[in-house]
Amino acid sequence: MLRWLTAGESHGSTLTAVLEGLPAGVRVSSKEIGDALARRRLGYGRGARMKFERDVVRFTGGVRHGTTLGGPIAVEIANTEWPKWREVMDPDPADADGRRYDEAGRFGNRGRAAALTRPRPGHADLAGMQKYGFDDCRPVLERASARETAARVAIGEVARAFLAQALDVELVSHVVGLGPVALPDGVVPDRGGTQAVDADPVRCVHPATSELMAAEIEKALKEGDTLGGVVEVVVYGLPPGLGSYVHWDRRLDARLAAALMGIQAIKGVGVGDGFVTATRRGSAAHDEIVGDLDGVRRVTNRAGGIEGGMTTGELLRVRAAMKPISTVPRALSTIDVATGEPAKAINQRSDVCSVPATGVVAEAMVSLVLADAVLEKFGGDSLAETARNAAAYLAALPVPILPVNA
Ligand SMILES: Cc1cc2nc3c(=O)[nH]c(=O)nc-3n(C[C@H](O)[C@H](O)[C@H](O)COP(=O)(O)O)c2cc1C
Ligand SMILES: C=C(O[C@@H]1CC(C(=O)O)=C[C@@H](OP(=O)(O)O)[C@H]1O)C(=O)O
Repeated sequence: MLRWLTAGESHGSTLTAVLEGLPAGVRVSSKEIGDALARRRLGYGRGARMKFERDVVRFTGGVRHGTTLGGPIAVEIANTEWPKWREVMDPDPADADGRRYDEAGRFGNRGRAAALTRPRPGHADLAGMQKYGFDDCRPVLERASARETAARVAIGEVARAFLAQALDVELVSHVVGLGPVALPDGVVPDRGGTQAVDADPVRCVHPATSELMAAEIEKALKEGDTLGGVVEVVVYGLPPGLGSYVHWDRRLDARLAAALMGIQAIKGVGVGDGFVTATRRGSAAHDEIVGDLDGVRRVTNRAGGIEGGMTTGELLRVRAAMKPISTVPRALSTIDVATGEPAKAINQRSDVCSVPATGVVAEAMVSLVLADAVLEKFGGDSLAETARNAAAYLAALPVPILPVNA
């Protein structure tokens, strides 16, 4: 079983991620993780912070000379903005200056950093203050912020390396919807298509649609507004039989949906043709099987590579729908919890649209779920053992699969 955790605040010193359960022998490097983090920062519509902050990556456990050891893998990502935020976020009340509580017995920094008392609609602010008993949004937003997704991308990259090295599996994400603009049906990036997707400013593989998407972002920016959209992750090279139909929490579609819904601002997940499937008749909704005992394939892939909670061996396709960025420059109404008076939400800086970046985060979440499902099916304490077990399983399949998109 693969387990993972992240820790750290948006403006804290460091994000930390721990990934436990990965076999020994997976080749990883902080350079590859740095490259993945750089991809997450890109995309048309990202805000000012993405331009000046850098992600500084360091393995602090589980890796030796570029290879995993089989123990927990720990990665840290330093926030280069930390020196500017230290006054606001310092976790330690006793430092070199001695203890720094104010007269009311509160940590001195709390006195210096003005409380944020105007909870922003669409953020965790208000419910978080109510739940944890804060009179300040700061302690809520620091952890609710999507800065944390950098930590997920870091360990997701390790999981992706495992999938590639054990099974030659490859993930590509792309933007299929941005505000009202949608990618035409059936357009999917090729295996090896990540570079081409990343070269596009909105990470869309269809140039004409990409232009419309970029124009939509431009328009929202001018009008002081924000946008959401839909990303798709496609996965090449998966064997049939990952996940299971035998119990709800072993269904791979359920596990993928939970992982994608766990990304900040994701409000819906679709597998394959997703919600569109519900509008079709059965005769036009499923994937007919052809072939013989030497090999079978499905004529279409409307199911997106999952039937009965298991991979079918076809191209996996999962989508995640992101709500528009909550910090709307044309500030939304709220109240000031210090006075009870109507107010406008705090709005200092923000992304206008983070859909392209969210594709990279979605790749990470899908990588982690798939790596877990691969280990559940094939086990292995070393990469070689997992690869051997997978190859033996594929060689012994009663009816070989000839995937549409190998
Ligand atoms: C990659 C990424 C970047 C984001 N950037 C911002 C941002 O700059 N400003 C903002 O208001 N929300 C941003 N969000 C969304 C908020 O984190 C999210 O709306 C908030 O946590 C509440 O969403 P929830 O209701 O799903 O938790 C971003 C989300 C992601 C995935
Ligand atoms: C820092 C990142 O994203 C942040 C996510 C975010 C939010 O509310 O989720 C708000 C913004 O941060 P700030 O309020 O400091 O400008 C984004 O920049 C990042 O992705 O690395």
